[in-house]
Amino acid sequence: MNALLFHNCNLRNFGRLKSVLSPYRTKNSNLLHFKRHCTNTSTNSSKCLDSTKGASLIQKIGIGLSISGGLFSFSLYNNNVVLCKSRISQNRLAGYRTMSDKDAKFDWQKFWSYLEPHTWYLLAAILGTLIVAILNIQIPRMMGEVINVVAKYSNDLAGHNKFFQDMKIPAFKLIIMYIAQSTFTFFYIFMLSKIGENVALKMRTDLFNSILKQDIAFFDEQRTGELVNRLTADIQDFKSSFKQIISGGLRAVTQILGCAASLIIISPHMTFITLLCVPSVIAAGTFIGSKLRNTSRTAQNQIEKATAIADEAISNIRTVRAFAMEDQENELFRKEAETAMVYNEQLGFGIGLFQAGTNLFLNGMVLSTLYMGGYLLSTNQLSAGDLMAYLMATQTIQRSLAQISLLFGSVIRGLSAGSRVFQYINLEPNMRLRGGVVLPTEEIKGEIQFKNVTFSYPTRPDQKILHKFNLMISSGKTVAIVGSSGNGKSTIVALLERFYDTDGGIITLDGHDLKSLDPSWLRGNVLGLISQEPVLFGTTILENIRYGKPDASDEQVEEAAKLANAHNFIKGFPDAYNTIVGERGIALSGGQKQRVAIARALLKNPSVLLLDEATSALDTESEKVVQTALEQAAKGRTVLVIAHRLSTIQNADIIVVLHKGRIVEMGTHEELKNLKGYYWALNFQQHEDPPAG
Ligand SMILES: Nc1ncnc2c1ncn2[C@@H]1O[C@H](COP(=O)(O)OP(=O)(O)OP(=O)(O)O)[C@@H](O)[C@H]1O
Repeated sequence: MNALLFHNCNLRNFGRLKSVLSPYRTKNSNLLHFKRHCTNTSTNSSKCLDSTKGASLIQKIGIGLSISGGLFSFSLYNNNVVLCKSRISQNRLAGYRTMSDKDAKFDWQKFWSYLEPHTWYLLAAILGTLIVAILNIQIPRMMGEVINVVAKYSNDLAGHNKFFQDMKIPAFKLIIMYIAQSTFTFFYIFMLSKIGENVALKMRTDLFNSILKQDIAFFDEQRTGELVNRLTADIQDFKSSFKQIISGGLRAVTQILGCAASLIIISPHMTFITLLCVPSVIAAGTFIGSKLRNTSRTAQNQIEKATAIADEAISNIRTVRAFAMEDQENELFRKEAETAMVYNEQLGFGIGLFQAGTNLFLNGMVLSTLYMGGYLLSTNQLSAGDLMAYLMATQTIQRSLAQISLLFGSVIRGLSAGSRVFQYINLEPNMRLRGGVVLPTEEIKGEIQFKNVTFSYPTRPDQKILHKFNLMISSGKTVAIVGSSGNGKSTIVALLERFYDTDGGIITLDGHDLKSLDPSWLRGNVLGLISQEPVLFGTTILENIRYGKPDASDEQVEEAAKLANAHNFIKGFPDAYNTIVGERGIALSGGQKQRVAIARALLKNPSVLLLDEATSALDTESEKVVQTALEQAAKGRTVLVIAHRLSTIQNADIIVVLHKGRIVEMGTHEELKNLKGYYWALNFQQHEDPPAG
């Protein structure tokens, strides 16, 4: 089971992997298993290339086209990189299953629903693009007319007075075309950007909304980085691909067709000769292009590897500093970055060679066109203007073909990015955020009952955490749950919060099945959760407390802070309630953070308070202050306390001792002490002294 979580890792990465995974509840037993498994498993990075075969094939055609066009601008496609997760992330974060790209399908219907409100803008953009393309086809011919006039007067010195007159019309037409071309270029780019930004905004907000409403089990499996990537890189990729396809694609195709027709009209002879060179160039270009793409992919993967190391070191800077690991991290990063540099140098060499070869070929082609054209010119089969128009049309076709080759990459990138985004947008959670019975607040007593509850985490269905668990927490009472690590204490809180649903049995609040109640109402109005690691947002203390009840007044916030024993220390800050707490509350001490979190939970005046090891991360001094705050907060509420330090729960009405998901002892502190069973043993472990009695 753990093997499933930690496949594809090797021992060398184990140390680092462990540190990455540590914030994600790596229990001791799992780590041991994990280590054993890592030792036996070799790294496998080649798999990730499979999914990109299709893309690669299409890209090859793309490169071929680019070369056939003769512009020879080599384009590196990173779509494989986008599709393929880096090896380092496979190794380090193999415990997180990403949704398979294979399952991701591009939802055309949904895409159209985003596009539909902008249909007029889209039509305008398409029209603008077509007009620009048609103008681009006309410009070489018009330029040819201008050249013809120039050629005519270059040999006729006597007639130079008529030059301006003859030049007037073609030059004027050309100016008009240039102005129109610029105007419509601005127009369609602006239109497309308007559509792109609007569609991207809608996709982004829908995606974020969908992610936020997913079951907690979903987050157990997904990597945060992966989700953030969907919101940023994928949407960005999709947006730019969309714009490129409409503008570049439409323009390029029209220009190729139009200019090809122009070429044939100007000189079928020369067109035929030009076409003869194309197949061999396509073959050579495809071959070199595919080699360069491979190097590019390897280099990109290597860069990702180096980035992952930097990312990890920077986000865990305190651990790095505490272990004085700066030099090692530096060295690790340098090694990976150096390897990336080597690949990039190889790539640079290849691109240089490719570019040099293409330039040579291009110039050769221009020269042979001039050679051939010159001959036709000398035999009066072609005018100077026609030759110029021919050259310009060839250039336009080359540029358009190069653009299309780039577009193949864009299409693949855009479709795969879009598919992934739609996959997440369309994902329906099992548990809805809203919907269900809402009880009148004044009638809530806060009586909780677990009846025959059985539960396994969705990610580990074979490991039963609770087996036919029964517990009654009467209204207004304080019940403490104790037991050694990994016995399922926090799971009980998670079930009450409905982060997960039970597999069997039911949990009730005042006799109502939790599953029948509106989950958001339950979490927002009935339950107040304070956990071991309070997470604050990087804003002011005021806003952090108000997170508990967004419509609370400043006075209510202060009231809650007073109840949480936080008011005095907050007032002691120069900016008082407007003090910025820093990222994740870094600028506050552990005890202060916890009291802000308590105030936040109390602001909603919950009937049931859930304290999941709320003081266990604190030193004795802070623990006392927070404990006092909690005791004060507990008055008049039903409280479920989970505690490691037994000294903090001695006054609880009932203490429940949990062992392997079952209740093994239950009673008051005195009763359990006298039993000399599990509770007594736990006490003994903590004090290394058997408790008196
Ligand atoms: N999100 C999760 N996905 C899968 N398994 C989990 C998850 N959270 C906890 N577990 C597993 O469930 C079991 C019970 O965990 P739980 O956190 O409830 O124990 P606990 O008694 O609160 O432990 P501790 O006192 O160390 O916090 C453990 O074996 C743990 O590894």
